[in-house]
Amino acid sequence: MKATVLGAGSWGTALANILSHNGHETTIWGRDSSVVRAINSNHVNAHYLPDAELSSSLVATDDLEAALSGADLVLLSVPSRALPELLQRALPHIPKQSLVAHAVKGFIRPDNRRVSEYIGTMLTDADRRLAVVSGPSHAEEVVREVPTTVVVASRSQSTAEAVQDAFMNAAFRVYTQADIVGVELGGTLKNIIALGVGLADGLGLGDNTKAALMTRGLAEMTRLGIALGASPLTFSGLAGIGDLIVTCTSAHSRNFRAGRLLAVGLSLEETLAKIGMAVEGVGTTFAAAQLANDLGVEMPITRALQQVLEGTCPPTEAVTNLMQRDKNHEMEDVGQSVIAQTWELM
Ligand SMILES: NC(=O)C1=CN([C@@H]2O[C@H](COP(=O)(O)OP(=O)(O)OC[C@H]3O[C@@H](n4cnc5c(N)ncnc54)[C@H](OP(=O)(O)O)[C@@H]3O)[C@@H](O)[C@H]2O)C=CC1
Ligand SMILES: O=C(CO)COP(=O)(O)O
Repeated sequence: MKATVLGAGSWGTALANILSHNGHETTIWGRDSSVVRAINSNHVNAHYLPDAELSSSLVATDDLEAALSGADLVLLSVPSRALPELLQRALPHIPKQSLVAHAVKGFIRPDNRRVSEYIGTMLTDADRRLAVVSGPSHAEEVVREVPTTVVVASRSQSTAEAVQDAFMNAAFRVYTQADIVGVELGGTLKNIIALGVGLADGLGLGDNTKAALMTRGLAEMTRLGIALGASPLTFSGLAGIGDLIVTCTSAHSRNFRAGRLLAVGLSLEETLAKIGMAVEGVGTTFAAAQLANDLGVEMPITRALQQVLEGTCPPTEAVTNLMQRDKNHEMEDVGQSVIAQTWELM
């Protein structure tokens, strides 16, 4: 297979490295010619993954048209805010029969569309060709061949399985899924909660608080997911709770680290500059809060975080506000009827 990865940041580099190691003729496109030169001559991406020696057969280029020529599989891996511009430039050169996958964990502003929804409006035959790669997978560990599991979702089973085959190896286990909406939303919404858990960590709150944020975070991720057409079961899989756990607990997570920096008093601007890489959770918090508002979905953690990011509520006050909300039933609508039945029987 001839594979082309668009985006030479942490994740694009790690995924291109897998494809190349798996024996596919792989090209990675990046806009920074110094990164391209370093990959070709030294097999290293010094800015994003300085400690990794990349496959010697991985070819890098800054020529988009040449990168896409004859590609069987095109993988888009840039931050969500960069996707519209890149796609605009890439589309005329994407071969008509190629499979198109993306590994982006964010919404496309200003309409807050899912990435596959956005790509689908422009790509011919999108239902057959389009796939999403998501799951608990930090690039820094993937390049070290730390055992990792991800999921590929597509409306087409054969496309999901073709992408699964392309990436699967002894250290990178790939599952398939049909719920493209749920897989995309799980990977996107967990970044909000990772920011929140990072904040809690930076404020010196305890493990109880972090577990509460993750669990109640998953509940509100699932609620929004259902409202947007996802299967609730997907949130108990790799793209849901799996990615939530890794992002909320790993020192590799840029979202978790950004939360910690905000808690110790850095401004949002200072925080983003210090991380120096994609922190998708920031834009996602605003996008999800807007979607929740439009759809009438309760997302208290997301709303609290939005206020912290806007600077309208200090983090400690946001925690107090969350704790002092009206009392509630844990399992909400569906759970309540089940529990009520049990209580009646007793
Ligand atoms: N890192 C990870 O472990 C994982 C990341 N993801 C997701 O992958 C996506 C990409 O993130 P990641 O690789 O980590 O981000 P990074 O910050 O590591 O890298 C971003 C890359 O995108 C490039 N880029 C930025 N703007 C543009 C543009 N307008 N046109 C072309 N290229 C551009 C950057 O180029 P330049 O250097 O020139 O600025 C850089 O190569 C995100 O949605 C992220 O959530 C998903 C799973 C794991
Ligand atoms: O999505 C990721 C791991 O699965 C990467 O998370 P961060 O963007 O927070 O580093």
